[in-house]
Amino acid sequence: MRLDPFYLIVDSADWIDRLVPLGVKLVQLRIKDRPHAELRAEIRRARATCRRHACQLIVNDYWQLAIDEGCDFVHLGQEDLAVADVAAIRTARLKLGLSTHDEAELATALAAKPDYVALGPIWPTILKAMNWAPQTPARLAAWRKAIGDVPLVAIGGVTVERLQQVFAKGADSAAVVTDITRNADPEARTRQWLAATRTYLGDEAAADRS
Ligand SMILES: Cc1ncc(COP(=O)(O)OP(=O)(O)O)c(N)n1
Ligand SMILES: Cc1ncsc1CCOP(=O)(O)O
Ligand SMILES: [Mg+2]
Repeated sequence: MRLDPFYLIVDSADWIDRLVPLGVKLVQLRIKDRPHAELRAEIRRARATCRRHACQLIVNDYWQLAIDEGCDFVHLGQEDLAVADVAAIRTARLKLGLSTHDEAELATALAAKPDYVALGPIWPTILKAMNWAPQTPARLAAWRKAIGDVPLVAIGGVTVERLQQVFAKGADSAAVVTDITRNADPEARTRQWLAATRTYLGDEAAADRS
């Protein structure tokens, strides 16, 4: 499986409605602390928009809702993974992306046969408090070597200006939140991301984006 090199992460279906039509092909819905019914409604709306625009939707944390709503991809952190029913996720044929921060977590993640592994934060992030020091781009190269051809996602502090560094170290996809959502013009910034990641697309994905 090949991941689009531009991996947008947002916290609402409104953001998805706003940015996915610009040409985004890989988006994560990452919502925290909302009632179950609202989460379901957000996931349902996000899924409908993503379907219309041939964009792959990844649901963060809420794997059961993702199954129930007919989504096809979930992202789990290590704490999420520890309490998730991975067999149920697989039986429902969902793909699975996993967070990693150190070698022990990487071993745990690889044992679950993920569809991608994420490493972060590569640089400091302002999105959330992290218990991990920045990994640095050099660590992506170590992950690349360790995981063979499992797709590798770089996350944390990634900006358009830093993209070259993550791809040069072997990342397949660069995940981003605040460089877009806290930009004064999120649509313009999204277009910059689309243009800057274009050179890292395979032929098939390039055709999908056009
Ligand atoms: C692509 C990607 N990588 C890492 C994370 C972080 O997941 P997690 O550690 O479970 O933390 P929360 O995002 O749930 O706060 C992610 N969401 N996406
Ligand atoms: C959720 C998450 N996990 C590791 S870093 C991070 C935040 C990424 O946000 P930003 O792209 O704004 O640094
Ligand atoms: Mg999580």
